[in-house]
Amino acid sequence: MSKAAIIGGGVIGGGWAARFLLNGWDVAVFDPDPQAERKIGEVLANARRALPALYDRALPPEGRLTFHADMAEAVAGAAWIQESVPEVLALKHRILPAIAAAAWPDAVIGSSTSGFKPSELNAAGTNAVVAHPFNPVYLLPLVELVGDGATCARAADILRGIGMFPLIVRKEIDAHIADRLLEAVWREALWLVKDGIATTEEIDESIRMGFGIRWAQMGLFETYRIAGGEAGMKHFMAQFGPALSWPWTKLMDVPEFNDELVDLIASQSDAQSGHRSIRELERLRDDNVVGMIRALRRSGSGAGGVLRAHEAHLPDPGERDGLPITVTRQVPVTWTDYNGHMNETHYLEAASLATDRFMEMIGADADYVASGQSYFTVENHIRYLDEIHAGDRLVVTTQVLDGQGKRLHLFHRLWRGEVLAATVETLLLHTDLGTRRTSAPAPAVAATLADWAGSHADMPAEGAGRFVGQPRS
Ligand SMILES: NC(=O)C1=CN([C@@H]2O[C@H](COP(=O)(O)OP(=O)(O)OC[C@H]3O[C@@H](n4cnc5c(N)ncnc54)[C@H](O)[C@@H]3O)[C@@H](O)[C@H]2O)C=CC1
Ligand SMILES: C[N+](C)(C)CC(=O)CC(=O)[O-]
Repeated sequence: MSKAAIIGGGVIGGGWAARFLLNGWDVAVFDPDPQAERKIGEVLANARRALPALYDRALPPEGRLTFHADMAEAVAGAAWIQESVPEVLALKHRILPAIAAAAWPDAVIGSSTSGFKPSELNAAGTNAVVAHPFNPVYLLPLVELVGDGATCARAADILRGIGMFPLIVRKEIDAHIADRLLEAVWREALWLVKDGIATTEEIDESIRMGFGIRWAQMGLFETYRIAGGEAGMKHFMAQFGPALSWPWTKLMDVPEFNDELVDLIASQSDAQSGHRSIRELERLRDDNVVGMIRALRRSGSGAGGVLRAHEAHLPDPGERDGLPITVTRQVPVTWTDYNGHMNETHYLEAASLATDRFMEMIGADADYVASGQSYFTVENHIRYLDEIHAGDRLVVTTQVLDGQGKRLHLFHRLWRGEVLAATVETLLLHTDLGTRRTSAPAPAVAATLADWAGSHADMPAEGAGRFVGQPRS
């Protein structure tokens, strides 16, 4: 079991703690704030609700969370130490040497700093790298890595292992890459409010109703390339290049950051969102982010591609009762309905995922489908035997009832712990995707399927073959 130490467990440290824990790492926290344990507990509760909902497979069992009054104790034996104390250089200069003194020689020491360069952070001779994440750290994959090349390469491997996207910044610069972009938008927005052009709410609408949606899937340059029409980027630049010297931005001018501006922004923000607690807003944000990243996984765009790559490396779930486990996943809140349990459609969704996995196991995988052959489902029979709730760890096993010729007859059992919560009996027929007619499977697929069918032949399948309305014995 790997161990991470989190030094400073506020908004960002709490998010890091959740990211590591939910990916199976033990996490030790040092934070002098007496409220730290409660605050991290609340962040963790939101993360437990959100992160597993991203995946179609279960994450590893959660690691162990401990709190320590002594920083050296928290750091001892950790492979990753993440400094997330407030953005005050003098404080980071005090903390980083103390971390280095207690750390394993091979440990990665990352700093969450939003803006300090490694040369500034390490002025006292430490060897931390910038590992700048984005809030919520447990959901957003980006981490900007800046600093020593070899350490950044090791750090990148670890970050990929916990489902993140390391972006190595070639050359250190204040505020790295993304915060420079965010700062530009933030400055412009402050001017617009201060000058009475727009309220905080109107600015948020201008982002979320338009370019905010675009940016999650293509970023700035690819989006503008398309905006150039068939002539692409050159045409876009020719058309909008002159605007760069028009008064379209006030970027280098900073509005005076006085009490009047702070009160103006804060009161508008209260009017806009003050009726909801921060934790409530976090949950709303998390549900939306999960939905958006899941939407991106189909094309593999942006964060959706990171999700797919991470999921492919999650440990194989093995078997149960001599049958292969074809799905393990935690039930997301979005699968539940007004009755407070998993809605009927998702029983079929789980079985459909199990069928897809079983097809891969017999060689009817993405390449096989791309070659023009597949299986089509022609019948499903679901028996709902028990309730399943949000957060339950669902395990699906798959038994082959018949695998001869064109037929693939499967019996999926949906387990909630030791309780059999449902069975889904599925009949599929092998199909030629060119003619859209049934056809014989390729010999290799037929042979693998025959092996599975043979090994399942003598196993009981209680409930298989039932029909709607049949009296229960
Ligand atoms: N809030 C944000 O949106 C982001 C912040 N960051 C960076 O993350 C770092 C932390 O920021 P936040 O989490 O927002 O701040 P925060 O104020 O929420 O949390 C800081 C935590 O550090 C603790 N702390 C203070 N002194 C300490 C010490 N001597 N030893 C251990 N813990 C100590 C505090 O008790 C607090 O819990 C900063 O460098 C910030 O620039 C990075 C990405 C986004
Ligand atoms: C405002 N901020 C500079 C602290 C923002 C970040 O560092 C990243 C983020 O999550 O927006």
